Amino acid sequence: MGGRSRLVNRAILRTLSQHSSSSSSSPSTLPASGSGANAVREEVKSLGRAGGAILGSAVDESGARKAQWGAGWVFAAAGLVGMSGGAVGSLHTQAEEEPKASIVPEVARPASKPRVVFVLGGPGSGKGTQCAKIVDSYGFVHLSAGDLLRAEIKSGSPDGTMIQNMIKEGKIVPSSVTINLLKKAMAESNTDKFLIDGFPRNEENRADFEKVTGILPEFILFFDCPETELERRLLGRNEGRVDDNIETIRKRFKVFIESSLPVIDHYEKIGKARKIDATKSREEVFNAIDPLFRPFLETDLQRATEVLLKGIDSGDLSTYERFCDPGMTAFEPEASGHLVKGLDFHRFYFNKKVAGGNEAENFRQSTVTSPVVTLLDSNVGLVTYTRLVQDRSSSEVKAYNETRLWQRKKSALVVYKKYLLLHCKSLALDLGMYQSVTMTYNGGYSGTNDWSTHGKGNVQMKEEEKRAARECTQITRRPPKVKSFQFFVPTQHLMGVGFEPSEDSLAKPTNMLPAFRGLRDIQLSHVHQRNQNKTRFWRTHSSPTTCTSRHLDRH
Ligand SMILES: Nc1ncnc2c1ncn2[C@@H]1O[C@H](COP(=O)(O)OP(=O)(O)OP(=O)(O)O)[C@@H](O)[C@H]1O
Ligand SMILES: Nc1ccn([C@@H]2O[C@H](COP(=O)(O)O)[C@@H](O)[C@H]2O)c(=O)n1
Repeated sequence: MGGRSRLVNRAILRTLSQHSSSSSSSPSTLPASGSGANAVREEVKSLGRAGGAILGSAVDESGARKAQWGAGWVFAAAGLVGMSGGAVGSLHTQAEEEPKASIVPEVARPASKPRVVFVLGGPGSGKGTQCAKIVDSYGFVHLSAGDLLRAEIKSGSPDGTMIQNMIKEGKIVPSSVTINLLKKAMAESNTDKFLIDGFPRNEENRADFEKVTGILPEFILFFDCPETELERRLLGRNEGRVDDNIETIRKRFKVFIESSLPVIDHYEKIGKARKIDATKSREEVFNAIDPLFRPFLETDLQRATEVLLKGIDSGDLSTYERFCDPGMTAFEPEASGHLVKGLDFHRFYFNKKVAGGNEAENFRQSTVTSPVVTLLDSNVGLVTYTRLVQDRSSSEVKAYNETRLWQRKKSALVVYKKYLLLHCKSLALDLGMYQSVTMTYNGGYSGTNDWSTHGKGNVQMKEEEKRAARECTQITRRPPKVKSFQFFVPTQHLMGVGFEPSEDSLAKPTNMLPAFRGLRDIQLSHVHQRNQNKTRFWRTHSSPTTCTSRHLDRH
């Protein structure tokens, strides 16, 4: 890897380890009393310290928040601005360069084992180069075994001379030394997601690491590249490394073939090796790697949501404010379906404690079920789930379908939230997370062909409209002959972009799915939501900028 980015990584590591996380602001009181909120703060604290893979900040002992960036994911609220302006595209922007130091999320990892990806490949195959990109996009901490060894030499450690000689000879340093350095760096780091580059180099490295840490990698990346190309790259690297000379390079190749390839074979056998063609350009290589890392992000978003809900349940306003952008917009059932912007509306509930209530009376617990995370791009993700809320003050379990839209920014978390209040029993996200939507187009459509590709009957869809329709829908079932279009839209799309069939909501201006905007003349006429026993219908009139819905429960 380029020495400069390695230096940057080391600087980040140092920064991360310098700050211990603790949350300081006092909790507000809805619905739990202080102890619940304290529990959340403890959790957030431990997440910040031990994990917080997508944290962009930490808080020092005095409670002053310090921004850290470059090492991880941070999210920020985009609010409806991005939506209502018809510019969902604006959500798909690059993360901001500068963090707002005052708004920082504290996210989310349960006390679990670190998630590790080993990055292997011949010398010069581009491991370090790609690790830097993965760190940027997915918030991993990059630990290069070679860098740690070189730093150990510089530190004047008693092992320094031995390590120096081994590196000059292209030999592999005893595992105990390298593993100790890795363990220390991991312990000092403020994350739970590590890219370990150039390790394990041999069978001893592999077995000892497993024994000492108990960690198995999620998978290994193997950068496959012929020696001629490796040699060309190493000789052109120009970083002043003692081992970037033809003599040592050849020795390193030999060691790689004899000692490192068997390790890769081992992971291949257990289905953990992901082979990448490293001869391609830097960008092409990254494009091949990128999908492998998306699941980490999905897990992080889900965890972030769970921590946020815990904060809400325990009345921990400070956690809530850290996650939510001040300009966040939401459709709240309590607002009768009206759009609320900003945090004031939400803050009110944090201050609402059952009068004279004790801890039990103010206790509430949410359980996330059926979570689905959809990454719109590497900066924006939707988390859709049904939230079951238990409340000790009542025997009812309430169910809400919620969608939270998270945007990666260098400052804060949560963008935009809206949810559909269901009844006391969950209507669930039936049809495998799809809701059936019936559309009528200019008063009728009688064809049964795929409406998204053929304009039939009295419908002549423009190319733009067809494209938009294809993008936003996944037709899972051919509709019967109806004078309308019927198709299935992922629930999170409907809910995430402003279409809100809520029982008590009337005439709420919302924003249509971006793709719907192309369908200017279409009237959204029915939304069906079904579960095993019942079908609910909302009659809806909509235009690209307004949407009204009325509950027409035919059950
Ligand atoms: N896909 C690529 N195409 C061309 N050159 C590349 C590519 N990827 C990296 N390089 C260049 O090749 C050289 C070696 O890359 P890098 O340092 O990332 O490799 P490495 O696998 O980390 O090496 P080592 O194991 O020796 O630390 C660098 O000069 C880098 O800029
Ligand atoms: N697990 C390891 C990793 C590296 N080394 C030694 O460091 C040299 C440079 O490593 P890079 O990953 O930066 O190329 C390598 O040739 C080894 O001498 C090691 O011993 N064990």
